[in-house]
Amino acid sequence: MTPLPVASPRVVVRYAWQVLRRRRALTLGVAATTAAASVAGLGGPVAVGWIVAAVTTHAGAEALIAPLGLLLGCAVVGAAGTRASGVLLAALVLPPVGGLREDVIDAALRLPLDRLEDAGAGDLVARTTGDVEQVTDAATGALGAFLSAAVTIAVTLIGLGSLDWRFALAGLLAVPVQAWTLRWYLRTARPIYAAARAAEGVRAAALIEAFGALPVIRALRLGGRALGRITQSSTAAVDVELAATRAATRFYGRLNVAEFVGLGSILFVGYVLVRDHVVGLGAATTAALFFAGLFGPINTVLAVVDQLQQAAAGLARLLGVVAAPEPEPDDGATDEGAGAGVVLAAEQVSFCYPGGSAALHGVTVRIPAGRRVAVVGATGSGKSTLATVVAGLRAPDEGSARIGALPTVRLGRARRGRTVAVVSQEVHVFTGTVADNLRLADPGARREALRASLRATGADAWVDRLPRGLETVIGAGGHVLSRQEAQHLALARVFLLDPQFVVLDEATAETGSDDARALDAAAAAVVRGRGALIVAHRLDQARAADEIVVMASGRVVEKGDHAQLLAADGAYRRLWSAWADAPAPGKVTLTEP
Ligand SMILES: Nc1ncnc2c1ncn2[C@@H]1O[C@H](COP(=O)(O)OP(=O)(O)OP(=O)(O)O)[C@@H](O)[C@H]1O
Repeated sequence: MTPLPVASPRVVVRYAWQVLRRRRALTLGVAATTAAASVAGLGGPVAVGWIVAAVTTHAGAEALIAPLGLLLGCAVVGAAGTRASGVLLAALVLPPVGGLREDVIDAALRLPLDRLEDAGAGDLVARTTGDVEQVTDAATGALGAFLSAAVTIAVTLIGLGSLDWRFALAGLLAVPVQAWTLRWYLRTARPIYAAARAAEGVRAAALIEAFGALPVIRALRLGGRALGRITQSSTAAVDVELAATRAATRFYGRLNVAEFVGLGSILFVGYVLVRDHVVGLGAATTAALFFAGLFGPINTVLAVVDQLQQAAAGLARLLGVVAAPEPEPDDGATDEGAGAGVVLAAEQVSFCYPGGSAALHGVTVRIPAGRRVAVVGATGSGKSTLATVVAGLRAPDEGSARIGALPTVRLGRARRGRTVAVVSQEVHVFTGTVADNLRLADPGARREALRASLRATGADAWVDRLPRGLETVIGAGGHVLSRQEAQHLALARVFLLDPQFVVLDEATAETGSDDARALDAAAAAVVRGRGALIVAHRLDQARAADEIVVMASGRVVEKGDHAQLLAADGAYRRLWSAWADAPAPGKVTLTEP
């Protein structure tokens, strides 16, 4: 497994800077309101100092009016500032983070299939969920907390200095301990957090795989094995979490030492200054409260560094995906591959799945416009792999798959569908109406066009029987389509798309069944008038093709039409005999002859 790429720290900083710069007014608003709230927070110690001074000088009750007024004013400003900064911060940060998640998914959809398979779905899921959450949490929480704490620390140090410079100096004695603690923590925590995110990816992959293969796991009683893998990946993730918690606990423990050093020094300086009548008891009290009030902000700043570090790791992983896809050709700028006489071809294609399973060896197949080429072969001979390479969903390791001069893997998204459309075995029904599912091919298609594509492919026969026809909601939570109906709808969608070439790797219905007849008729309608590569899972699908390509163990072993190949008395004839002689031909699984 090769994880998806991770962006460099420079890219992360540049991205964050651009976000803040583009939304300058909001950034300034957040800074101003946070600063106001932080300064207001200092009112408390000052007021208490005044009260202590009033008590020690035996002043009258009227001496309490000023400190109480100060407390009230600071409370109002503090509350308003905190609220405003929270709202502004959310407005500043949430839209770009939401946009980033969309960009990541968009980029993932453009990644070649084998790149995604190699990384594993878990990696992508962990990035689009956990990492996005971490970046959002850090940006909304950590940024505000950091600003507020940083301003509070600066203002408090100025306040300490204005009481007496020796207070500020005493407070600064804590800094070396804090700096050392932070340095230790950053060094220790960085690899732990990277490992934690990676472990989460592995755990997500194990869960997704187990849920995806649930029917197989049940049928083969592989529950124990699947559970074992999940347990193993969970245990690894928990171990890393424990290591992170241990590091955090030691971090806060060491910070307590810094607090002791700083507060002890301030109390000692206060004692000396009061004894020598340099400052009053009120000022010494304010100084001690100022410093005690720094515990929270200092811890916050240090902890926020930790959170920002995690968010930066998450952001780097998100930006890594955004930057990963190969640049696509400008859809409008190239017309290579267009034109009537164009050929869709695989030339000397070899392809190996990640992990070393070689599926194609030097395969050459040419599909001129308007011709139907069928691929047949035993199960596992490489038919579906060839289909995905020809369609540009997988990049060949050697050789090329091209339409005209243009490699199909480089077809831009806007052109891909109308150039080489694919109907694969994994047909997905999207949640929405039947019309919505059809309009994925052509968002602006009018109702008549939808109906025409259903009629042409014969899918109107069952769509009209649905409770609300074209407007029936299907997919998750809606009307459940059978596998054949879903395939039928996919064929109608391709008909609406009207591509130059089609790659069909779909029919799984049994020969002779009504479903098979309906799907064959739909496929014939889709194929008519365009170039087609048809993966024939049943040999009767190949019979009418202009050319039949016979594959075995990832190689092309024969080519010709049905009559020629039967006459040649080779691999095709053996496959045909095995298939035709089977008591139920549609049910037979072709194996290597
Ligand atoms: N995603 C994958 N990862 C690793 N190996 C794969 C993958 N998909 C297919 N293979 C392997 O590649 C080889 C060719 O498989 P492919 O699915 O292309 O054959 P096929 O002729 O289409 O078979 P079928 O008729 O059963 O669909 C097989 O050995 C298969 O096990």
